Amino acid sequence: MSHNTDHCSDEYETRRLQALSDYDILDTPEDPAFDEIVELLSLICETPIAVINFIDRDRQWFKSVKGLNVCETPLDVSICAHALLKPGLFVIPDTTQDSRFANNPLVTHDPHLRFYAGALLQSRDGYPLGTLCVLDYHPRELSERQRFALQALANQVMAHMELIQAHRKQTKLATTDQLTGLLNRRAFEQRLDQEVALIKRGGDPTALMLIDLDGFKTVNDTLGHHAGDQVIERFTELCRETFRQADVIARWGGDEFMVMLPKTNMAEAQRAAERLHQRLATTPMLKNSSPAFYSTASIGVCSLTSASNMDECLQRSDKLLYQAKAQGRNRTVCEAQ
Ligand SMILES: Nc1nc2c(ncn2[C@@H]2O[C@H](COP(=O)(O)OP(=O)(O)OP(=O)(O)O)[C@@H](O)[C@H]2O)c(=O)[nH]1
Repeated sequence: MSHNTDHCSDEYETRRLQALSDYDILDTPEDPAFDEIVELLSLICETPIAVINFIDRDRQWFKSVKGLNVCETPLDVSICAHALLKPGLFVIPDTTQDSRFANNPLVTHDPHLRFYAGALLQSRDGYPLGTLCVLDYHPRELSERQRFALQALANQVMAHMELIQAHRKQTKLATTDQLTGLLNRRAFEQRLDQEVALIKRGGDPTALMLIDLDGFKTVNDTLGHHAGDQVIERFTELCRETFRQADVIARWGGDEFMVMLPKTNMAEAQRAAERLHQRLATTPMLKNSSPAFYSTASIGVCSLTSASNMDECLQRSDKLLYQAKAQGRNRTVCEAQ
């Protein structure tokens, strides 16, 4: 065996699975770019079956498949899992003549696979993630040209995966706030725009909540900018714990946060705001601070209905927040119904 024991270790497998997970490819929908590669490979290699698959923790998952009616199989019947153990092409001219596969149910029973050739799909740091492979129902070989095509197209699969990953990273950078990981203002406005369109087509009202930490400037001025950042991060966690999965939280800027609560009336939104006040009252915001440091927040809540205009609604929430500040802070002011 040419693979070393290091490649079989749990630690290596954990890192390999992490590399696979970083590409976010598992269980994604069909992609014509991958389907065309598989189609082309099957043409060039003259095989009825061609597949792009990835080896997950306990299954092999097919990103694109021609000639087989499966989308995943358990790992113990996977031929590709063996291909991952060695660099280079993995070719089995006749599965019935190979002790590793002669008793494999995919060989002994339907679909009676006899020939396999696979090229590794490797991450940038060299982790084997899966294979691009061809299969046939008869024993055979690949020509030199076909081998070249198999490897070249495997490289193209990975190049496409890298592009998708880079695009996803760019989008994330452009839409999230760096400190908190929340949506930034621009991304939130886009999301809100879609919500307004839904409501105009007859959806339930959505509550819009603008939250501003009280006296935050003093935190920065007395405890330092780093402490201020810690408070913002802790506050983000409290928001995540307080609001529902379907609610959308954004960092609006500085110490201001905006929350969109779909299908939520004023009374329900007010209860959510009260929960947040409660959490703030009982949660120390700074680690290693003695005495414990607590924050409060002021909140303005308005309702987005089919009659609303988005900008006008954002302005209303700002006015309501201003009222909460003017009335003494640490409170919520909801729009009159
Ligand atoms: N540490 C930290 N401070 C920030 C960040 N973004 C904005 N700030 C500061 O947040 C403060 C916002 O203060 P304000 O909202 O004007 O005032 P406030 O002290 O909260 O007062 P009220 O809102 O009236 O209760 C400013 O001092 C900003 O410099 C950040 O990312 N980290």
